[in-house]
Order: sequence, then structure tokens, then C-alpha cells
Amino acid sequence: MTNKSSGTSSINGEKSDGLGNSQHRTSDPSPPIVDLELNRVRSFHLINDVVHSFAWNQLNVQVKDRKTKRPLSILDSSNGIVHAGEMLAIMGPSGSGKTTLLNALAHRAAAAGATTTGNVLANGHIIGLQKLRELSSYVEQEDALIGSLTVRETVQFAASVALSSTTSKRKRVQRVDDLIARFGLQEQSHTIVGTPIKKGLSGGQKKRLGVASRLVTDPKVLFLDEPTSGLDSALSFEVMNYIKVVAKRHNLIIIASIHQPSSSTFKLFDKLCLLSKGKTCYFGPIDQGLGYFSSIGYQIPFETNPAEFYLDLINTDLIREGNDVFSRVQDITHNWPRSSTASQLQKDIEKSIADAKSAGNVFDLSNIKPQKANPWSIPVVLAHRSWIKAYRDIVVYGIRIIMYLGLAILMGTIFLRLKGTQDDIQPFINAIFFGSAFMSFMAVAYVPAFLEDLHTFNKERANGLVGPLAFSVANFIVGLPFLFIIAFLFSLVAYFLIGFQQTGTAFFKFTLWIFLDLVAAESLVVLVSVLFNIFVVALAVAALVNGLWMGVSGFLVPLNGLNPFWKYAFHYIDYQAYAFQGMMVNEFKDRVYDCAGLAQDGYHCMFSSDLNAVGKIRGSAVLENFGIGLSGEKVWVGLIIAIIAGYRILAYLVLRLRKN
Ligand SMILES: Nc1ncnc2c1ncn2[C@@H]1O[C@H](COP(=O)(O)OP(=O)(O)OP(=O)(O)O)[C@@H](O)[C@H]1O
Repeated sequence: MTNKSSGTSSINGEKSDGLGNSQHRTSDPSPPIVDLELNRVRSFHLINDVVHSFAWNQLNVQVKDRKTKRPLSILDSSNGIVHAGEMLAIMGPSGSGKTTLLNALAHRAAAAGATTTGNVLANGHIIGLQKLRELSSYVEQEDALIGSLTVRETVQFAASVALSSTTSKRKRVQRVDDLIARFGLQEQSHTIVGTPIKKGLSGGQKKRLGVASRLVTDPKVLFLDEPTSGLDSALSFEVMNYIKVVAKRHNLIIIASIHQPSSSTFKLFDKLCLLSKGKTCYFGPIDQGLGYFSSIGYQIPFETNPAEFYLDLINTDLIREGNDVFSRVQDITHNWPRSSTASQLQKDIEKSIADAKSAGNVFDLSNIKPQKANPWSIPVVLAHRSWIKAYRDIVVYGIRIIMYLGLAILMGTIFLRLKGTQDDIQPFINAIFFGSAFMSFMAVAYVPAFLEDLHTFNKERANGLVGPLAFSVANFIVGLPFLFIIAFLFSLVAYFLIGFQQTGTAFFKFTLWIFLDLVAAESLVVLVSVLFNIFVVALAVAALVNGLWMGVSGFLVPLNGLNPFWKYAFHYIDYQAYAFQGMMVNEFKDRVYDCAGLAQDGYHCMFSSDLNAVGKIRGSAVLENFGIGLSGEKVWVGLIIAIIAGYRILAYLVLRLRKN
């Protein structure tokens, strides 16, 4: 009992410890209740008349401890039940297992390398991953919104990837409007979410939009991972209040992990699951929590926010003198499974299982076949969405177009108006190398935009909406027109300023080589970003690989002098080498250059050629010097296309094999 009283007094002690905690607690803001009654009509598509209860029984999650390498339990014998229309708060200090429980309930990887045992039940029947995905949605802590889309477009696209093609256009529009209205976003309907360059929605509006766009699939169970993270208490209340009203009105089951809610936000929940180090401290109705803790000897001090009281009680990070949190937590977690509240919970779960058995197939969800979007339409929807993003968000292609135009002006003025004399042969070669290599190198600027897309894809995939093939195809197709524009603009500026062969065919062939070079470079960036999906790492690896391709392309060291290792291991898979050779042939195949000197004094020719006697050098002699054949163009185009396909297929396979 000493333990318990010390626990209580320490909580009381905090009130008088001069830290000002009590004042903070009592000044908990009660924000004005947002008028959510503007739209009283229920949205029939949202109504949950399918999942009456969602429960879990003896759920355990074990990992291999990072330090000791022994099995470590990070969620221990968790039980719970939530009924239709109820909202559950999973609460606990940092590292207590909130996300682990939420993930285990949603059949997601609970933690890296974790083993999960126990049952997740809907209507008393065990529910598997596929069925749960169809009936639920998961809103992650970090939203996966696309910054350059408007609120309306965000919900519209979410509807397009999720809704069956049999849903009429009118119904789709209705649903989109309805969800925007439900979450109070009508006025922001045409506002963009926000990019680093252009401000859009506020933090709270973004959270509301994130939830609204997940509700488009009509989930009956909604998992929310810290839906109020990053928001102040007034905004947290506002966001949760919206969710609460929608959930109540449509009988949804909401399961949310939440960190330190204010008392007004806390009161919005119906049930509480309190965790400490993976063990349950309490599970039950919010309004019975204080009574339970009082019954085991922990009395809430006067005028204290209950949520803060619970967290202070079990937070092992807040150890103060005379405050033995460890033994208090041990006492609380020891008491829980022996309590009548826990026995009642167990009985409720068993009853739901027994009811399911006696009702036969009545509550069986496996008979429900939700409508799904046509898989062929998904790449088109994704391509449309990426297209909007690509032309609206300057970070995707806009900055690169400006950057490449800058490079074109730079090159055009540095290699300005080269002539057909032998002195300019080397500068021509340098310009070709610099152009192909640097254009490819600058594709690293695509890393951030691609990682943002990948992030969105991962979230949509985890919700069972989008597969890796649709994502890969859409990403590839949308890039092509932009890369062609870049190649064309670059060539238009640089080609004529530099003074390459002045024929239309040569100009278009040059543009084609630059285009292929860019598509290959972007495909490389995609592969590297999929493999190393951390911004700085992807950037560094893509830059390094570009350096490698420059080194082995046959310009810095001619092919016949290149060390066999680099030549056989890398040169033949170097797309830059083929683009370089193609552009070299384009420039030198049909052109003739003047040697130095005059006929009477004798000519000085840098490259030996059959025209030396008349003071000329055939361009083909230059190509010969580099070991570049005259008739390889078609093969090189084929090889670059094969390399592009290789990068794309590898990126697709990595995505396919890498589960979330
Ligand atoms: N391999 C492992 N070895 C040791 N501990 C691990 C391992 N994997 C996960 N954990 C621990 O499991 C605990 C549960 O993590 P979880 O993310 O579920 O906590 P949380 O309550 O959601 O925390 P937060 O509020 O900080 O997000 C953490 O303390 C984490 O360090």
C-alpha cells in the first residue's frame, strides 16, 4: 500500500512542486464548439451497419531486442473491444506501444521484424488482412497529401482510386462535396494543400483533409495514428470534434492513438486504452477510468486534466525525488488483469465470439463484397494526378526546366560559335561530353519530388488502394512529355549557339539523344530513390553513379585505354556512353574540318584522314580516333531503351518485394 499512497502523493506533490503544473491543468482551453450541425443529413454511403464490434484478444507483439538480441515483448496480452459509434483513445507515454497496438490491430507490420500473435475480431469473427483493408482505413501521423493539389482535387483523386467504375459521376461528385462539407473545408475547396514554396492549408485543415480523403472509401473502422500531432490544443479539439461528429452520426468505429490530449479533447472519446511499456494499465469507458484508478488507490488531484493524471501516473520519463514511478507502474499493470473491469472486458469479448457463433453467418463479414476501382483505371488516375502536380509544382519540373535552360545558355556562350577548323574539334567533343554528362547529372534534382510521390504511394498501398505496377507505369508516362520539353528547349538554345552541324536532321537527332539521356537519368534516379528512400542518401548515391557513368563513358579515358575492369563491368551498361557516341556520330559523321597552315607551306592536320592532302580532316577520322563506329546509332538507341527498361523494371521489382 506504501507504493500506492506514494504514487498518489507524488501526483499531488507535482501540483505543489512549484512547477506550475496545476495552473496548466486548470487552464486547459475549452475551444468554442465548431458548428458541425450545418449539414444534419447523414451520408448514407458512410453509415456503418456492417461492423458492430471490433475486438482483439490476447494480442502480443514480440521483437528481437536491438541490444540483447533476445525476444522482447513490446505489447503484452492486450485485450479490447470497441462498438459501432464509439471512439477509442490509445494513450500512454512515448514508447509505451501505442503505434505498435494500432499497427497490430490494422494488420500492419507492428514493428521491424516483429511477431504478432493473438486475434483481431470483427463482429466476433477473426478478421484477416484483406477483409480488414476493405472495411477500414488508416490515417498515418505524417499526412501523405500532395502539396500542389487543391482540397477538392485531393478528395476527388482519393475517390477515383478507390471507387468502383459503376459509381456514377454524379454520386462521386456528391460524395466529394459531402466529405468536404463534413470536415468544414468548403471555403478552402479550391485552396492548394501547400508546398514549401506556396503556403496553403493550416495544420488543422490538413489533418481534417487527410481524414476526409480516407473516408472516401466508406471505411467502417478508422485507425488514426496521433491525429493531433503537431497541433495546439484548440486545433486538436477542433480536428477530433469533426471526427467525433462524423463517427457518431454514421456509427463508425474510431481507434486513435493520442498523445497528451487536453481535457476537452480527451472527453470526446468514449473509451480509453492506457498502455505502459506494452502492458495494459486500463481499458474501458473514459468516464469510469477515474473510478477504476481510485479503486486501486490512485486518486486524481482536484482540478486535474484526467489525461494528464493518467500519463503522469505511468510516465517513467518523469522520475522525481520520492516518486517511484517504476514500482507504481508495476503495481498498476499487476492490478489490471486481476481487476473486475478486466474480467468484464474479457467477458464482453467472449460474448461477442459466442454471439457470432450462435448467429451463424449473420455477422460474418466474408460475404460482404465491397466495390473496387477498375485496376486498369488506376494508372490513368495516378498519371492525371502526377500530371497536375508536375505542371503546377515548380519543384517537380519547373525548377529543372529553368536549370537546364541556364545550362544551355552557359554552354552556348562558353562554346560560342565554334567553327569548322581543327582547333575547334576538341571543344566540339568537350561540348558533347559536357552536355550529355551534365544533363544526366542534374536529374538528381528529381529526387525530392519523386520521394514525395513514393511516400504518397506507400500510404495508398498500405490502405490497399494502389499497387506498384500502376504507380510505376503512371510515374514513367507522366515524365516523358516534360523530359521531351526539357530536351527540346535545351537543344534549341545550346545547339545553334555552339555551332553544331546546322541541319534540321542533325538538330532533331541531337534532341533525341538528349531526351534518351534524360529519360535514362530520371529512371536511374527512380531506382536509386526506391532503393534508398532517404533524401540525402538517394541524392548522394545518384550523384555517385552519375560520376561513375561519366568516368567510364569513353571520353575522359578513350575506350581502348580504359582499364578492363571498368570497361567490362560498367562501360557497356553506361547509357551516357551511348548518348555520347550517338551525339559524336551526329556531329562528325558527315562533316569536314580545316587543317592548320596553307597549301604552299604544307598543312598541319591533327587527325590523319584521306583529305589531309587538301588541308581537310574528315569527321569520321575523329570518330575512328575514339573507336566509335559509324553505324551503331540504332543499336545505341536500343541499348539506352533497354537500360531505361532495366532501371524501371528493377525499381518496380524493389517496390513489389518491399512490403510496407
Ligand atoms: N527491436 C527492438 N528492440 C527494442 N525495443 C524495441 C524494438 N522495436 C521496438 N521497440 C520498442 O517498442 C516500443 C513501442 O514503440 P511504439 O512506437 O509503439 O511506441 P509509441 O507509444 O507509439 O511511442 P511514440 O509516442 O513515441 O510514437 C518503443 O519503446 C520501442 O523502442
